[in-house]
Amino acid sequence: MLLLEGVRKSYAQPGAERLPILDVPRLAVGAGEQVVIRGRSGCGKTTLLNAIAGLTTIDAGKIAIKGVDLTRLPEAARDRFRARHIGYVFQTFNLLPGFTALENVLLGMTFTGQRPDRARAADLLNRVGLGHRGHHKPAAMSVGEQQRTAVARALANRPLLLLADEPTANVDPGHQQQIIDLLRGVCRDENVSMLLVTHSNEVSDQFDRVEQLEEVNQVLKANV
Ligand SMILES: Nc1ncnc2c1ncn2[C@@H]1O[C@H](COP(=O)(O)OP(=O)(O)OP(=O)(O)O)[C@@H](O)[C@H]1O
Repeated sequence: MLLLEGVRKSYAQPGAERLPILDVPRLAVGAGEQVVIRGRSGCGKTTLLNAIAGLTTIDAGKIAIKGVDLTRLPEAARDRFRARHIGYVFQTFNLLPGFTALENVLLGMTFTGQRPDRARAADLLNRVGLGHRGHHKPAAMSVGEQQRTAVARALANRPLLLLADEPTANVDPGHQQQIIDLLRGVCRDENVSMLLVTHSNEVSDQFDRVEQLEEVNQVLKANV
């Protein structure tokens, strides 16, 4: 379903050589597979998710979803592909402050060019335990509630692939398991592949596979 080959990424540094951040010889994730990415702070986990989502360009390599190499798509086509097939739970949520929880979920649907499905949006908010909060704007929600809204938004379009960047980092322990259960349950029910970044051993233990991203000339070990 997802296949990365020979992916390299570096960042420009003022007055110095480019800083290499990613070197991923191969990473494959099957349909419906749930994989954790681990690694020390700053080793490039967010960069990896952003590269897969097409939010950041790579220096070399191939990133294919269902056989479509995203690195070869023009930007507009890549944006459309992302809107249609990739859900992303950002570390910082990225909810739109002027819109309610329900509207944030519905807005995610409009980017696909299809009619927003209010029933699905409401159902997802119910599933994240926010059925009663649909009409609240982010400023009137707790951090954990905002995170759960972001989870609902990421799943709204029935993506092929869900990327989740430390989705429980800002949530109290009681709600952490709820979010993981929700992500895993919906992904299992809808055969969505998931790539999740976490520092938690407890969370990692629940996943099909753990991939370790190494620091400094990082090499993501091929599937084990
Ligand atoms: N736009 C950028 N320009 C230059 N360097 C960047 C840029 N974005 C990230 N970096 C650097 O790339 C490295 C990897 O960052 P990234 O956010 O991917 O790490 P991470 O593994 O997700 O970290 P954390 O676990 O702390 O969230 C860091 O050293 C960071 O400073």
